Amino acid sequence: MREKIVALLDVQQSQTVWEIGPGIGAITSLLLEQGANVTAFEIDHGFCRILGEQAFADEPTFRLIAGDALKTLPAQLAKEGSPDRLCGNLPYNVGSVVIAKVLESDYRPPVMVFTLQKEVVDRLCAHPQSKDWSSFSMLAQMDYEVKPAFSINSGAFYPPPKVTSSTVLFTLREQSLVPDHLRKTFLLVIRELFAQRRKTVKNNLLSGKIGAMVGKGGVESLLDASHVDPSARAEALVWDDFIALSESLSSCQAR
Ligand SMILES: C[S@@+](CC[C@H](N)C(=O)[O-])C[C@H]1O[C@@H](n2cnc3c(N)ncnc32)[C@H](O)[C@@H]1O
Repeated sequence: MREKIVALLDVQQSQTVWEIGPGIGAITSLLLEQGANVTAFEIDHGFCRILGEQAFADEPTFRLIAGDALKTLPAQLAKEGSPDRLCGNLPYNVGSVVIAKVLESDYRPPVMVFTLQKEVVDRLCAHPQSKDWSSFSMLAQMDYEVKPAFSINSGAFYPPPKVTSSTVLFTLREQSLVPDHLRKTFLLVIRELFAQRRKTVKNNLLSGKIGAMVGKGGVESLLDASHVDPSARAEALVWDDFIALSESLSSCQAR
């Protein structure tokens, strides 16, 4: 399983690889063997001691950043920019939050590989108009091709988790699905439209920030200008609808 993860990362000599949650360094050592410059983000003091003082103490191409990756990773991105590769095998509650933080940042590692709860991978890879389609799927897919790579049964871990894990591959698109000037507005639009899945797009817009900004008449004009059915639910819309709404909102803000 770890060899497969490293193969997916397709690391070239001297590339920078940031690994979140290395544990005792099983994947780390494979990455170092490939000639990568590895930075490991680990929260657990015991693992940090093993990694820094024993396992890789004499490795000049290994660096440890101790602490919570939810804080240390964004700080490191801001300081050094994007690594060539990003990977992580994280507990499920942390994994999706870390991924969202990276996807919402200004930095885009060309290849990312994460091992997560299968349900989270299903949401990341979901197609428009499917039951798993959400703002998280759109956030992931706007800049990346996102593909499930393989499933891992719980016996591969000790202690075995109660859930099935799956590994997901992110490959940076040559061109984002969302034009740069619309990015911020688009993130707001997808968050608001999926805020409550059972609500119509109109009601989600009215009860969120956009409604507060433009009022009821403004929401109706936005939907009208974008040719989006006010009574539809977000899961029934396609990419172009979200882009059209973002365009309309952006031009309405510019006025
Ligand atoms: C499932 S283990 C994976 C270990 C190793 N990568 C492997 O494949 O065997 C998850 C690792 O993530 C670390 N971790 C959990 N939460 C973290 C966080 N917020 N920041 C950094 N590391 C974290 C844990 O300490 C642990 O080492």
